[in-house]
Amino acid sequence: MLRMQAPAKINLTLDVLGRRADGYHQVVMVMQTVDLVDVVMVSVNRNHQTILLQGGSEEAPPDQTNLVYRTAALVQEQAQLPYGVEIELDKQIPVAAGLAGGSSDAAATMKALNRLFSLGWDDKKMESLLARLGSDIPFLVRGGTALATGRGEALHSLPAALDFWVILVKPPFGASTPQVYKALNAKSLPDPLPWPEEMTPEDIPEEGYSANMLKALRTGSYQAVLDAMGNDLEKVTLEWFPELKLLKEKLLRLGCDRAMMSGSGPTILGFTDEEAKARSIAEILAKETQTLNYRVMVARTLGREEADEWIVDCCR
Ligand SMILES: C[C@](O)(CO)[C@H](O)COP(=O)(O)OP(=O)(O)OC[C@H]1O[C@@H](n2ccc(N)nc2=O)[C@H](O)[C@@H]1O
Ligand SMILES: Nc1ncnc2c1ncn2[C@@H]1O[C@H](COP(=O)(O)OP(=O)(O)OP(=O)(O)O)[C@@H](O)[C@H]1O
Repeated sequence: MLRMQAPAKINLTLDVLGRRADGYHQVVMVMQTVDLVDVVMVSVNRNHQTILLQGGSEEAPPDQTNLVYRTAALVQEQAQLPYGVEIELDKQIPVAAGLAGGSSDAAATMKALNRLFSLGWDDKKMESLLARLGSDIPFLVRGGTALATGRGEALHSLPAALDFWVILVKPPFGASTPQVYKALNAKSLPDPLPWPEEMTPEDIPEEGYSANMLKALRTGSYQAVLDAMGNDLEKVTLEWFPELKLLKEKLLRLGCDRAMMSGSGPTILGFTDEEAKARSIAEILAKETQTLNYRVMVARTLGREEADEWIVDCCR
């Protein structure tokens, strides 16, 4: 049995360059894993070929639509496995929140099956298979800090971002990623695109949050990283849910150094470099918003090596 921790991601930046001929949006993002995790426990069943999934949650039920199930089916098919698998999913990351919880569960499931069946797939192979199931999933294979381009699936690892703390606030509603992208009304891009499929830091447009973030990361300054943060999708989701603007203001008033939405939202992030401060802000916010049903969580940024070592239990 393998017990994997599947970390959530946050977007330090998200630039939308335009809409592509295939309907996806060309993005440039700096992504970061944090230590808010789901747990995926995977074991082999040598008697049956079935996939048995248990756990999950009301919003991510343990059925054939679950990304964990779909990943296990993809591995079974690709590796032509004559065996079944049993998986238990413990969901802690809020669903449809802009934190890529489902994507991370999928990446953890493939990594576990790769080990349990000694498939010998390298990260690149797993990333390219997982890109079929979602644009955010390849990043979660390696985690840490990375530049993501294309529709989000083309990755370039970056040196670890600074160690800082994040207060994550998830209101009691979700945001639909396709609807948020659609509402942007982004300009159509030519086909073929004027950039390579997988952009390196040298290829990305000089304007935009991500270009500034790459420069900030090189300086190693926490303040420069905060100043470079930004998310093009905020203008849609914050317009739809004005309470998110108030939430950002509240986080800043309580002492966060910066506040921003993650992904397509609606989770709002508040940043600080002190753990005690993060915990006290979270406590005050939870009390002040008790009647609003917000979920308030605290997490720390998680580097790539740490993310890699997050197979916590291994037996049989
Ligand atoms: C908002 C982010 O989470 C930021 O990290 C991602 O861009 C979304 O990644 P994801 O949830 O893995 O998205 P997918 O499952 O691949 O796509 C869901 C839908 O979102 C829209 N979509 C997604 C990614 C992208 N670059 N352009 C898009 O237009 C498409 O309508 C797509 O059908
Ligand atoms: N294991 C899973 N965990 C969460 N959601 C899942 C899972 N499997 C399937 N889903 C479906 O995928 C959708 C998006 O899930 P997820 O929580 O990853 O979204 P998200 O946080 O908005 O991600 P992103 O940041 O990529 O937009 C949900 O609406 C849910 O129904």
